Amino acid sequence: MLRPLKIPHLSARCGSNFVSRMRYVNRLKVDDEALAAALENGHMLLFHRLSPLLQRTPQGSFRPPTLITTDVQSILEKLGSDRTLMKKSILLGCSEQNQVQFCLDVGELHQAAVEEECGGKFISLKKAFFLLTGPEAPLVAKGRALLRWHQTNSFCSATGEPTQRNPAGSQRVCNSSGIVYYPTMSPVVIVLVSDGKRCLLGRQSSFPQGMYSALAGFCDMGETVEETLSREVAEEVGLEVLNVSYSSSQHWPFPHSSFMMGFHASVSPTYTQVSVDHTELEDARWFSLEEITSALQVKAPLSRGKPAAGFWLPPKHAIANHLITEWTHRQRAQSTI
Ligand SMILES: NC(=O)C1=CN([C@@H]2O[C@H](COP(=O)(O)OP(=O)(O)OC[C@H]3O[C@@H](n4cnc5c(N)ncnc54)[C@H](O)[C@@H]3O)[C@@H](O)[C@H]2O)C=CC1
Ligand SMILES: [Mg+2]
Repeated sequence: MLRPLKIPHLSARCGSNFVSRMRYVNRLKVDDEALAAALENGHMLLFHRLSPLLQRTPQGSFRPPTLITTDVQSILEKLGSDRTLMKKSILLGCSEQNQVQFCLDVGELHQAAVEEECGGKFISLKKAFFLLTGPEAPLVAKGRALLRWHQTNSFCSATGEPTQRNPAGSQRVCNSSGIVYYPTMSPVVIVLVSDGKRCLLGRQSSFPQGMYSALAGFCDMGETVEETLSREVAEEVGLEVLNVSYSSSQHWPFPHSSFMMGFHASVSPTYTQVSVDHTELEDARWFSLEEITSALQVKAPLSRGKPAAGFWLPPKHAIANHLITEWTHRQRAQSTI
């Protein structure tokens, strides 16, 4: 059961639970005493060598089990770990129910033993991302990205000396050079290109069989997102985009930690001939509204690890799915005008 944590004194003054929560989490990054108190009653997402622990619900969906940090502490001690492992917990945020959230990688413990004690399975993130349907997916992504960042930034790139993390896990410092390292993300542009009637989707050979997605690409140093977008579409499918409009953004844990900025763009209906760069994409094609509508209805495309037959789309919590869904709404709205 979740035990909601009382956020001290801020709510009355600020008058908004959201403001209180944001300020409280910000304070936890620098107030080590408050962080230790929050950890006592926190909610913990567990990972094993960066694979999240998931549990199957009675309805057949998957979610991370609700684990209270004190219960996790008892389990870890039962499995022979000392208190230092809990100190590796990383602050994730605070839920709308005022529950402070942490994550912890227990990769040094026996995987099956933790699974048995906690009731769940550690599932690789790639697979987990097709199983998670609830609002926990972004939190799992954030936990995985932060844990990986700490694992790969334990030495200063200037001095080669070990870096030290702060208790919240929001930064690392090289005591020798004084350099402070903060978690990083790579900016990526993702764009759904339309010719007015159809939308353009592509697939990389590494995608699960049958999955197509919106075009995406990393920003080069010095580029604006508009420049990245035009360059990526030109490089990957040989088209020039005309109008560009921003939609939304998301953090994405693949390949490591990306900041995805999502756009819609149009091409002239007279210049739609696709020329695919096969070093980047296996295929790219135009899809009609009918094809997209039926692909959006494919449920559990990777059920039991086997891809669904035919053509299907990234999961609901992927920004690609959001852009595609948005496009179908616009197309339907246009056809009723
Ligand atoms: N959330 C979503 O809905 C979607 C997310 N994506 C993500 O977008 C990312 C970018 O898409 P791609 O088409 O693969 O990019 P891309 O078209 O830029 O090609 C990838 C290549 O870019 C180079 N590259 C340049 N900067 C890089 C960096 N910071 N990190 C890694 N590689 C870098 C590498 O050579 C890499 O092989 C993918 O990693 C994928 O996970 C892609 C589609 C949907
Ligand atoms: Mg690409």
